[in-house]
Amino acid sequence: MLIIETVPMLRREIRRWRQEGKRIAFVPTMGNLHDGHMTLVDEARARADIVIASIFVNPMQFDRADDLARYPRTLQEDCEKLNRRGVDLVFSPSPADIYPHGVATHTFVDVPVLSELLEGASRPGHFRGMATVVSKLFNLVQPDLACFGEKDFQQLAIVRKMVADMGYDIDIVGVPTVRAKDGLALSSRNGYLTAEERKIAPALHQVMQSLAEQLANGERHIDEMIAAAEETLQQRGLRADGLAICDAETLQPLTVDSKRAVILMAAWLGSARLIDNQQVDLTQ
Ligand SMILES: Nc1ncnc2c1ncn2[C@@H]1O[C@H](COP(=O)(O)OP(=O)(O)OP(=O)(O)O)[C@@H](O)[C@H]1O
Ligand SMILES: CC(C)(CO)[C@@H](O)C(=O)[O-]
Ligand code: BAL
Repeated sequence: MLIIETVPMLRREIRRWRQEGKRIAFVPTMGNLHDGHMTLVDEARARADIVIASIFVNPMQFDRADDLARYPRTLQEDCEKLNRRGVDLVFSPSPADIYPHGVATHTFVDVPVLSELLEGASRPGHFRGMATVVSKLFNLVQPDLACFGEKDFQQLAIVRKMVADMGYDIDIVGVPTVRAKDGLALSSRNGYLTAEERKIAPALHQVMQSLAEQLANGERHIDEMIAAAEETLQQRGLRADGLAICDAETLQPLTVDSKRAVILMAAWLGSARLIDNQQVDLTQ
């Protein structure tokens, strides 16, 4: 497995593989890898000749300096895991490789409307930073396909829109959320939870499942459902920070024509902000 830090060396390898006619799959990450990331790698491995993963804690997508400063960086362990999983190349640039003149003056990619809603409202600038780095990584890696987790539902929707709008010839593969046995979605930020908080954390998934059951049973008093869910989370020790039930296609409020809903959950538990989501078929 090659570990490459600079753009010129990455380009050299990509050029060689493209000349050989290899099909390239790409898995972008911010590192501190867990089984969720490994599932993305397996999906990529199954669909291509060459698998490239990136590990880059992208400063442009962090709206809080403290969040960026403490984001876990575990490059060596991450590379060992990726090597065992059959990845061909890890690209782990420094911020100076990606933003040679700094973040503030760098050209950005902004997907309007979708980026401003929900998580975008809670984390100003987050999706612009995410779309910019994903766009740049797509240009550098030139993959045939790229894998993203459904855990970051709005991120996946924004990437799909960017690819469609900008004409990238890249298949975007969404991978279902990988969970711990108790239902908690795996996430690097789960590492911030104390042992006590970790026991409480599955409440997020339980409350989400209860909302999904209500929707499946035909309940449509969305505001009351959300208010009750926030209350339950509070009783269980979590502080809701953006619960929403919307149309899974548009991320706008449900209408009578909506075919699929998505329940989007975000809540603080101690110093960790946890997110999760679940889709519900409304046509049954
Ligand atoms: N539990 C999971 N199941 C499936 N995919 C996941 C899971 N967690 C993360 N991913 C996906 O892995 C990719 C890289 O995500 P990232 O490196 O930010 O990991 P993360 O664990 O989500 O970290 P964070 O705690 O910052 O949200 C993204 O496409 C993300 O959706
Ligand atoms: C897609 C991504 C790697 C871009 O920095 C990041 O947002 C993530 O890890 O989900
Ligand atoms: N997995 C989403 C990246 C972020 O929280 O910044």
